[in-house]
Amino acid sequence: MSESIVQPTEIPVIESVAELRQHLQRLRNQNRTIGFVPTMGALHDGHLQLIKVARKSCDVVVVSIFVNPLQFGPNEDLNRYPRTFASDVEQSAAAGASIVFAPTVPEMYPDGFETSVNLHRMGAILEGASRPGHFQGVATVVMKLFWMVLPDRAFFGQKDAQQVGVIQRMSRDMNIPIELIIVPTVREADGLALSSRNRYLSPTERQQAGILYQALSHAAERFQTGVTSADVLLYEIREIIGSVTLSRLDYAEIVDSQTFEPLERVDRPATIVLAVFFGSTRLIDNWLLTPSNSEADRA
Ligand SMILES: Nc1ncnc2c1ncn2[C@@H]1O[C@H](COP(=O)(O)OP(=O)(O)OP(=O)(O)O)[C@@H](O)[C@H]1O
Ligand SMILES: CC(C)(CO)[C@@H](O)C(=O)[O-]
Ligand code: BAL
Repeated sequence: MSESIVQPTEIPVIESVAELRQHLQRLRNQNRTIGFVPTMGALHDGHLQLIKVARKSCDVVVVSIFVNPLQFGPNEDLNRYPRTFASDVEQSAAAGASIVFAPTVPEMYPDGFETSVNLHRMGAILEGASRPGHFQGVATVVMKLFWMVLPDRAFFGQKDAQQVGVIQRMSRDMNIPIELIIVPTVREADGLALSSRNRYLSPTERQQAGILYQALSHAAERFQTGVTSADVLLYEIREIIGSVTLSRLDYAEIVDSQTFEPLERVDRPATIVLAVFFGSTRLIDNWLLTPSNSEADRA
């Protein structure tokens, strides 16, 4: 073979929990720090950014690829969720992953499996209200993956803001000794957050989908100029989202960044959370609002 052809970096792809544990224990015995990036595959630059960030602070980076049936509702896109396994492994390796863990469904949920992790309040609002059972599925699989990988650090994207809140709360409530690192949202040139589901959009829907970013960045600018009323900010967000013909707002809220409870006024660290349909494709996005100390003091 010609020397000029660059070979893709080969990394182990492990399917069984027992093999993963053995492999990682050897590395842990050599005092290597382990970073963990859980994904559902169909990797894009958002995922690759998580892997690159993980690689900077950890000796070993484990990427899991598992389309978790527990977090999909009965009418959701589990069956059509994009699957691009071979290219996922190649891209993970190129971004700095050391191991891909890709369990089968029976490996993850053997016959008789019946335990789940449930966040009673935070798991039931916003995304949890629109997707009943979703966060129970996410929390359960993340808890299982944490026990399988036993990482020092785990990396999640800010794009899924409520997922971050749920995993932070679960980790605190259950005393999980894993450092959680949250990586800022990676966006397309027009501001659309990268998501595996963007590929479902028709060309016109894709063109209009930049409206989420426009609405969020408009609200962030208004907040910077002193508007702290959630009603005012949300009214303007809804107007902007409604200005494109194909959008259908699922929800827009301004919530406390830790509890995800709705706020009337942005007087503490807050998150604007949005879910918008384009046809049957549901996109989510969010923006963090941080009041200056003086505003927080006045609250
Ligand atoms: N644009 C992005 N920027 C940063 N992180 C991201 C981005 N998109 C996804 N992630 C993160 O990658 C991890 C795996 O996410 P997942 O596999 O569900 O990808 P996704 O593109 O968000 O897919 P989906 O279409 O299901 O929302 C999560 O921690 C998620 O927050
Ligand atoms: C964290 C996760 C991998 C659990 O299935 C999933 O919810 C995701 O990809 O964000
Ligand atoms: N990115 C979160 C996974 C999901 O939408 O199911």
